[in-house]
Amino acid sequence: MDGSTTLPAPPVLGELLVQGPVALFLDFDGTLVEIAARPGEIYVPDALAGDLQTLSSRLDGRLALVSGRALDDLAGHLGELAVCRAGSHGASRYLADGTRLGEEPRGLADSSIAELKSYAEDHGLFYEEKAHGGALHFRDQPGKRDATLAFAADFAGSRDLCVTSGKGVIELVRPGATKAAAVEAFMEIAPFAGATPVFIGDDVTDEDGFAGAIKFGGFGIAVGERPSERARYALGSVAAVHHWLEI
Ligand SMILES: O=P(O)(O)OC[C@H]1O[C@H](O[C@H]2O[C@H](CO)[C@@H](O)[C@H](O)[C@H]2O)[C@H](O)[C@@H](O)[C@@H]1O
Repeated sequence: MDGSTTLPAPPVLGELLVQGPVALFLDFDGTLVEIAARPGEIYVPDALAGDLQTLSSRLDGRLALVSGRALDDLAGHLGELAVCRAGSHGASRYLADGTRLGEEPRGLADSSIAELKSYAEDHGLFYEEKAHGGALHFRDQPGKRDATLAFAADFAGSRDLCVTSGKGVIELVRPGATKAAAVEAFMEIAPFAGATPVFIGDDVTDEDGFAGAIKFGGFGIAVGERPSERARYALGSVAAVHHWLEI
């Protein structure tokens, strides 16, 4: 496994665009905004939404946000952007004009939500309720990772759910909710089809996004210190991502 810190910096965006059309897939937390103690505590620069809108126009619409967050949560931070987007780890997808791309995944049963909330409460975790899953946050108690993972695996097994893990979080998601599937769905249609996909992300689930980009002839850019299995390039920080995106 390569450490992302040993990976080279990507060629500048302007140079890539001279070679041909590029499709950008951007993760949100840890890539466009810094990680915070709690999901609701992130700092979103005032200019970010407008900058993403402008970047999407520069790419003739070939920009998609691909986040683990639910899309309504993302909209709460960025407003209603007219850019392509996929939330809930890629499961819920929309085109820039608001048209849904594919089926909307099912939400969790009320009884499942109640059980997850109660587990979080009993174990001092923060529970993030999401439209199509649930997240058990242990950022302030890293020692609880393994027990939370074991609980989630057991919980998922009997409920048509899968488990993903990320920075300080274990999540329950619907089967097939991957960032690779989101990249694939966008790359099969205009204006993405035929462009070189570039996926930028910092976390474990972004490895799927990198795989999706590779499948369509593109590559991944890992952000931060986490060693990446699949990225071709790396950028050291959120600030470096903004600089690379020229926003
Ligand atoms: O795919 P992303 O857009 O990066 O979303 C991944 C998860 O991001 C959020 O959690 C992470 O960021 C929080 C705020 O910085 C941090 O407190 C938490 O520890 C991180 O795991 C979000 O809350 C999750 O729903 C996303 O799946």
